[in-house]
Amino acid sequence: MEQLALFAMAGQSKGLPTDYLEYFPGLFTTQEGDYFLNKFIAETPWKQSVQKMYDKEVLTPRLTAWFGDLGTDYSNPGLVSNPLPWTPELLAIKEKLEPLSGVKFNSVLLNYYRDGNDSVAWHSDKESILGKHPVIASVSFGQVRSFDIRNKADHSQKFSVRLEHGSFLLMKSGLQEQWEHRIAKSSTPMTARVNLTFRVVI
Ligand SMILES: O=C(O)CCC(=O)C(=O)O
Ligand SMILES: [Fe+2]
Repeated sequence: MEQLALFAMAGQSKGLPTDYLEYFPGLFTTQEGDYFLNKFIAETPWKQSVQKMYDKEVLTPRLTAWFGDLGTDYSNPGLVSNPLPWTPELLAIKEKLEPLSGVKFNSVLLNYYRDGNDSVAWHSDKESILGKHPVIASVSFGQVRSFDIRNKADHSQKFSVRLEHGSFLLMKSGLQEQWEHRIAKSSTPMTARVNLTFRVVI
């Protein structure tokens, strides 16, 4: 965890509840980020899943893919099923994140936001298979998008972090209990973004 101090930046992370969330731009160089972005877009077996919205079934407004340790018990249907095996790129990123996160991850969810119409609605990642206080390490490549967080009990407590190309966002234990997050749709034109959230499935 100490290494995180090396990356500590003022700027937009000011005011963030850093007990819960820390932002580190430039964990990957622009060239590394370009390489990963293009590789993930081209070679990931993306799926668009269906989600329930009230009574209706709608297509999730982004593409997703799960990768992870094949030995893990992914018995919670609908959330994590049949993870794809780790690729060399995902393993390299995972190994870079683990010492910074203080956690060994066994799975990663990839999200592909094709343009400004793709999004993820307010939620917290609190599924039981993630344990009570999950640490989630998030890496972003491509289009800068705003990651909004708000306090569940008081929506006026709200922050936004611009997740830049090659950046790392550490969601610490406790965040998911008290805060929810989203990537809102954008009315200005946006290019592709791939986000990776490394998780521990228990
Ligand atoms: O795309 C992002 O930055 C966040 C994705 C997210 O919240 C999730 O997959 O649970
Ligand atoms: Fe999330």
